[in-house]
Amino acid sequence: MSGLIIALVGNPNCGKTALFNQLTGSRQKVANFAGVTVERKEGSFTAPSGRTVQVLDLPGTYSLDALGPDEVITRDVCLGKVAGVALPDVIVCVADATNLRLHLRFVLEIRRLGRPMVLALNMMDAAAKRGIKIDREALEAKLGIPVIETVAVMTKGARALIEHIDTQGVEAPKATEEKDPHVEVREILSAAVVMPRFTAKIDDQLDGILLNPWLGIPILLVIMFVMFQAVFAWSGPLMDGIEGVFGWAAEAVRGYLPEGLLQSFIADALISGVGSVLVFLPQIIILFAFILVLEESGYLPRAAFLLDTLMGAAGLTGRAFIPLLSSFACAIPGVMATRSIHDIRDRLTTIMIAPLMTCSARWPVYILLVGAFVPERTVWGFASFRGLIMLALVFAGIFSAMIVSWVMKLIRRDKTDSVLMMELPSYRLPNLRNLGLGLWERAGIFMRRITGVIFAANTLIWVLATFPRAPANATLPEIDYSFAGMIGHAMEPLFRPIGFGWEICIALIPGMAAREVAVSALGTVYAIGGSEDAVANQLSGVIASQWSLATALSLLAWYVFAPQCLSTLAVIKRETNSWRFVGLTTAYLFALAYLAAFATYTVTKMITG
Ligand SMILES: Nc1nc2c(ncn2[C@@H]2O[C@H](COP(=O)(O)OP(=O)(O)OP(=O)(O)O)[C@@H](O)[C@H]2O)c(=O)[nH]1
Ligand SMILES: [Mg+2]
Repeated sequence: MSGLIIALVGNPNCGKTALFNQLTGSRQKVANFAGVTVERKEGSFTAPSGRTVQVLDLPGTYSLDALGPDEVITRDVCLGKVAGVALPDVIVCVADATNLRLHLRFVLEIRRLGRPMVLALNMMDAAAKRGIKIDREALEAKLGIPVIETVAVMTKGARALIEHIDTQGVEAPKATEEKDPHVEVREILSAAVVMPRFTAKIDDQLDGILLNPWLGIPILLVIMFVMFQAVFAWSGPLMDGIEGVFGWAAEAVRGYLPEGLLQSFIADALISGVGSVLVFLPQIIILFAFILVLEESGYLPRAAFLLDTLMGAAGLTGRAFIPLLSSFACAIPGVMATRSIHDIRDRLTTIMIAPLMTCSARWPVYILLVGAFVPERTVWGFASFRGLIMLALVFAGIFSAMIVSWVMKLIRRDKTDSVLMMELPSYRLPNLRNLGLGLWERAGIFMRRITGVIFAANTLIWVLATFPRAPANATLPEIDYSFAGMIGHAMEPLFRPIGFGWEICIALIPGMAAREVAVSALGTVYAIGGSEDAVANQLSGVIASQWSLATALSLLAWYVFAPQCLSTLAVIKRETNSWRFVGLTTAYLFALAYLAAFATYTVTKMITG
């Protein structure tokens, strides 16, 4: 039996990716705001009849008429006009049952393509909860295409959808007379849908509070505040536990293995290096849990709405918000999401500032330094001082991004103002299963980085820091004779003015590959350097006793700006297709990093003496 190809299309945020995940068993990212999927994704599975079904998940579009790249791609994929993508046998148009007035327009556009299609009436759970009644058969009759109800975040409906396509086959809809889409949508709604009297009452009430001009921003600040407080307040015992296990393991290795290279490799590179990053897992998970809840509940686009005035003042288009928001997880999807910005100059500005958003690779570094240097104090009777500093670091990134884009706007002499046109999704209680999966997923990514890039970088650092070995009559610590020592000492003059010693210089090199590697590299360098505490995995203890406050703050300032992530630079190259632009972005970010670190170092030195 031959295979089957189906394509998922629909407006943004209707649940295409959730359905794709149900069908194919994969775990692509879903979130409650528009524009999450920016690249088409393919997957496949075996239908009950034994035939292989290939599924294509496409970025959401509001219409096929517009000329944006996503709209063109969607239409061309549906018509089999994209090189390398076969003509889909069936188009599955996904629609949000709670918002049919909007989504049916798109269904009609797809129907006009004249290809075999099915309507997946998604979010039926939410529709039922709001008292929206949909007569499926009437809808089917009116549209002339099969309609199947689904709840893509649970398993409901996905199987029925497949069974229908698999066993009954799908035919192209019959051509109908051309009607004004507004009129046609109204006719269909009146024939098949009964709306409750007060549909979005809860949404309106919540928006009345959360988007209130006086309350909105304070509530946003409180949410952010609680988030960072929680990171420090709830993670203590777990972190102590992990630290204890690694400290014990390092001791055990030292006890069992004879002194020598093997012992040093296992204890210094593996245990101390990896352990120094792994201790942050509890904090990372707490942070991700907050972010996921904010994503799922539909609050995030509201935050965009609140910050729109600020963004407008900085000369940014409202469309920049989603890319910048994604950059808080990682700048890579963020840079890719700028595809939704049509004005090329707006797009380049957004790409330039995306790396300034606090991505998740920065968290371990911030948490380590803040934990080591900022005293655990309670301010105003209830707030953790450390949490406040973290909040300040995040805002330092945001505000510098605003300043950079404001300067760009001055340079461009651009006087246009853009308005944020955004559809606010309905509020939704986060689904526990989804949350769990999301957390599992992100913790998995963090762990894979530890076992992959961090492990590799640590091995490299260990080799560099161990060879060549110190001469027999050595007077200095061993590491001073090694390659790492030489490189570090060579770099030191350049970084002396901003307070970085040679150990930090060494850690900055592998830190170019990925930011958090610098933490584990410091762990290894200090462990080999023979610091007692680092051996017991208390890297924070070592740096607290060896660095000055000025150095620590300077490194924090450096990390707010420095473009230490090769993958981000690579994706900027891919998206802009210009090495010059990559060079410009890298140069300006390093320059900012150096300046900020220099200013921080000098001022702190002056104050602390
Ligand atoms: N309650 C409920 N929520 C759903 C359902 N389907 C999807 N969602 C949620 O709706 C949001 C959007 O889902 P996605 O799958 O990301 O939507 P998408 O169509 O891929 O969106 P884009 O990629 O932005 O075009 C997510 O928060 C999902 O968890 C459903 O049937 N019921
Ligand atoms: Mg999607």
